[in-house]
Formats: sequence, C-alpha cells, structure tokens
Amino acid sequence: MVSIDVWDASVDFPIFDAKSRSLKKQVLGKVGGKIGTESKVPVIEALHDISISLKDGDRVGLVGHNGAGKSTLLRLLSGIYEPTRGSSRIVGRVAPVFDLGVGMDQEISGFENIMIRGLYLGMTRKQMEKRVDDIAEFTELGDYLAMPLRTYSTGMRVRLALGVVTSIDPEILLLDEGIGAVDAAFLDKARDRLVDLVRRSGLLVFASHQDDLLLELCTSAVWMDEGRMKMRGGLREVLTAYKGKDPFANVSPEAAARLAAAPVSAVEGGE
Ligand SMILES: Nc1ncnc2c1ncn2[C@@H]1O[C@H](COP(=O)(O)OP(=O)(O)OP(=O)(O)O)[C@@H](O)[C@H]1O
Repeated sequence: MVSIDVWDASVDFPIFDAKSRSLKKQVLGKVGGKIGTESKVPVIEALHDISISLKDGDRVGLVGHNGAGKSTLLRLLSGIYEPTRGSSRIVGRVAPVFDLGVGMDQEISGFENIMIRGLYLGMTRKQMEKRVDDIAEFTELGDYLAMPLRTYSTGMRVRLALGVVTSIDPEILLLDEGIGAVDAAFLDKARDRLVDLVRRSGLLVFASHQDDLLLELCTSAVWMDEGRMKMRGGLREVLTAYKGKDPFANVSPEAAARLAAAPVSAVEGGE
C-alpha cells in the first residue's frame, strides 16, 4: 500500500556564505521562507512543523507564493531531503519529476536518454524497451532521436523529457510545475498523456501556479505559506482562500461536476 507520512518535520538550510547588506533602507521581503539570524550563520527555514498523511488515491495540489516551500516539501515527500527535525515515512516507489532536465546526458542520443531517464524514474529496462516506440512517436523528433542531446533545442529536450515522464507507471508521482512551462501547443498534446499518467499513479502531489492544470489533475490542495502548511482541504476551497476569490466560478459543467465530487472538508494537517 502506497503512503507518505510526515510528522512535525522542519527543513532548514544554513547559509555559510551570506553577505551582509549595506542598503540605505531596510527592504522588507515578501517571498521566501523565514531567515533565522539567532545563530552566527543565517538559516533559511524552508519548512516548519509540517505534518501530513497521504495515501493511495490522493491527488493533492500544492499552492503558495514564490519561496513558500512547495518544492522543498516535494523533496521532503520524495525522500530526497531528510527532515532537519521531525520524521517522515515513505512507502512506495517514488517518481520525482521536478526538473525535466535531470537524468539527461548531453553526449548520448535521444533514444539512449529515453532509456536512462526511464530507469531513473523507477522503470525496468524491459518496460522501457516496450514503450520506446510510443515515446518516440509522441516526441515527433524523428531522426533527431539518433543524435546526441547536445544538438537539441530547449523545446526539443522538453518534448523528449515529457515523452518519457508521461510513459511511466509511478506508485507515487511528485510533480513540480516546471513541467507546465512548455509551449502551449505541445502542452495541449501532452495534457491527455499527463492526465493518463496521473490516473495510473497511486498518489499524486503537484506543485503549480496554474489553476487549470490543478483543476485537471487534483482533487484536494495544500496551501503553503512561509514554510508552513496554512490550509489543507478540497481544491476549490483552498484555492478560493489562497486567491481571495473562486478561480473556478466559470468552469465548464463537467469540471464543475468534478469539483463538486471532490472532498471539501479540511483534513488533518491544516491549521
Ligand atoms: N537549496 C537551498 N538552499 C538554500 N535555501 C533554499 C534552498 N532551496 C530552497 N531554499 C529556500 O527555501 C524557501 C522555500 O523554497 P522553495 O523552492 O521550496 O519554494 P517554492 O514554494 O517552491 O517557490 P516557487 O514557487 O518560487 O518555486 C525559500 O526561502 C528558498 O530561498
């Protein structure tokens, strides 16, 4: 059974090379986690006292301002970061999809990169061999797939990476929104595959600033603010509180039905 549990977890980043400023006016920062200055070395408190339980079937959107702690939370949930304080337990195979470029090698071909990236995301060589034709067709990269990755444009790399990412069968899928920063036409094409991918995955956590993608992929949400979990509940409820207005007031009838079917009451972990 797939699950993630986090108990009172905090993640700190001590910054050893911070420079003191000599600005005439003190500038009040609006984004980012708190910077603690009690110790000699400044410490960025990226996450503070996070407790959350996620299980099979959960489709959680992560929202919040720049620097609120979404990416750090995804890394904590994936096991990439250990909590500085508190604890966490992850049961299941995690596919962390944070940066489409990670796991790619400039010097090997597109085909070889498909295999390597698939293995990195927890697939077996056999599974990837079965999927490689389908991925190749989706990317529309044709003969370029035999060329080294360094010859690709940014958009071509994204096509390749998205092709692989959307072909896997993850137990736990942790998506950072970088994946949304693709040209609109291709994202349209990738959208169905993305929705299928999410359907196949046991548990999804998706950090995004894009309401339409959140609506398509998630049923509940967590609002992060200055490293803390400010609210957890149904997607519409949390986004409405975060934005100060209902972002889904004018959605299609089918999307409205989906929203209505989603859980609305806040669950454990919120404030
Ligand atoms: N590797 C790191 N070293 C030092 N500080 C970090 C590191 N990663 C994140 N932080 C800090 O932790 C805080 C949370 O950052 P995080 O990347 O989790 O925010 P985010 O909500 O994902 O932001 P965005 O929406 O801008 O991507 C910020 O204050 C950031 O400066």
